[in-house]
Amino acid sequence: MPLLPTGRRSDAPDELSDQRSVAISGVHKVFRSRGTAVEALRSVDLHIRGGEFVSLLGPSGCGKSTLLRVIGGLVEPDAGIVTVGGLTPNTARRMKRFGLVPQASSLVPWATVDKNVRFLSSLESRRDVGHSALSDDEIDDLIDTVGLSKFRNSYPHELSGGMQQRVSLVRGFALGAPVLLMDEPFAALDEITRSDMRYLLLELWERTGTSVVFVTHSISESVILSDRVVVMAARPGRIAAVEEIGLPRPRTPEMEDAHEFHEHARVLRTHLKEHHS
Ligand SMILES: Nc1ncnc2c1ncn2[C@@H]1O[C@H](COP(=O)(O)OP(=O)(O)OP(=O)(O)O)[C@@H](O)[C@H]1O
Repeated sequence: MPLLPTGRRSDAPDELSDQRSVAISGVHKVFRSRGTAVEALRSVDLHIRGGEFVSLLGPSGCGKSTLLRVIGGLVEPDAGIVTVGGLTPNTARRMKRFGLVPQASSLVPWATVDKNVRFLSSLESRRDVGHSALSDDEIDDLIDTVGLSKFRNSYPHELSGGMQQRVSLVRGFALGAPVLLMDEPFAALDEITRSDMRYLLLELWERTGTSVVFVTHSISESVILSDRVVVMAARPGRIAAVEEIGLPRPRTPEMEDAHEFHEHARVLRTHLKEHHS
C-alpha cells in the first residue's frame, strides 16, 4: 500500500479500499472445556469500512480478543460469515492481508531494530500476496517518524519497553497489509509513554491508510484514536453499542480537553455501566 503524505489518507472507493474492509455477520462462538460452555460471541454484526479506525472496548472476558482472532482467521466461529476484503479470514491470512501488533513486544531478540522491522516485509515483497510491502525508503520514513533512526542497529534488550513497542508498530505497518489487528498494544506501558504512542499510531495510520481494529480497556484511548468505538458486553460476549466519534482529524492532545471528547467518554462509560453484569 503506497505511503501517503501525512494527513492525506486515501479514502477513494478503489480496489485497495475493498481489500481493507471487514464484514462480520451473525457470528457466534462458544468455547467448551471440561464440561462448561462459554458463549464468547453472540450474534455479532459489524462492518468496518476501508481505512477506518475501529476500537473494541469492554471489560475483561467480553470477547474482544476472540472477535479479533475470528477476523484474523485464528479462531473459527461456530456460525456466521466473516470476510476481509471479500476473502475468508483463512485465505486473507494466507495472503498476508493482516498485520498484527500484539500486547507484549514480540521482537526477535537477536536481530537489530532494522532487521526486526524489515524481515517480514522483505519476505513479503518476494511473494505475490496482492499488495506490496512498503519500500525501503518508506520504512526508513516510518522509523524516523517514531524517533528511532538513531537506534536502527540496537538490539531489543537495549531499548525501553516503549521503544520496543514503537518498533512493533513500525513492523506492523511496514508489511503494507490492508488491515492491522492490534490487541491492547500499549497495555504494558506507563501512562505518559502510552499517550505518546497513541499519537504515533495515529500518524502511521494516517499515512498508510490501513484499516485498524484496536482492542482496548481504556475509554479515553478509544475516543482519541477511533472513528467508531464498538462497546462489548460479557456473558454472552456481544456488541452492546456503537459510538461514532465525531472529533476532527488529525487528532491532537488538546482535543482531550474538549467538551466533545468528554461527552463521548461519558456516553461510553454509561454504555459500559449499563451492560456490566
Ligand atoms: N481458547 C479458549 N478456550 C476456552 N475459553 C476461552 C478461550 N478463549 C477465550 N475464552 C473465553 O471466552 C471469553 C471471552 O474471552 P476473550 O479473551 O475474547 O475476552 P476479552 O474481552 O478479550 O478479555 P480480556 O480483556 O481479559 O483480554 C472469556 O470468558 C474467556 O475465558
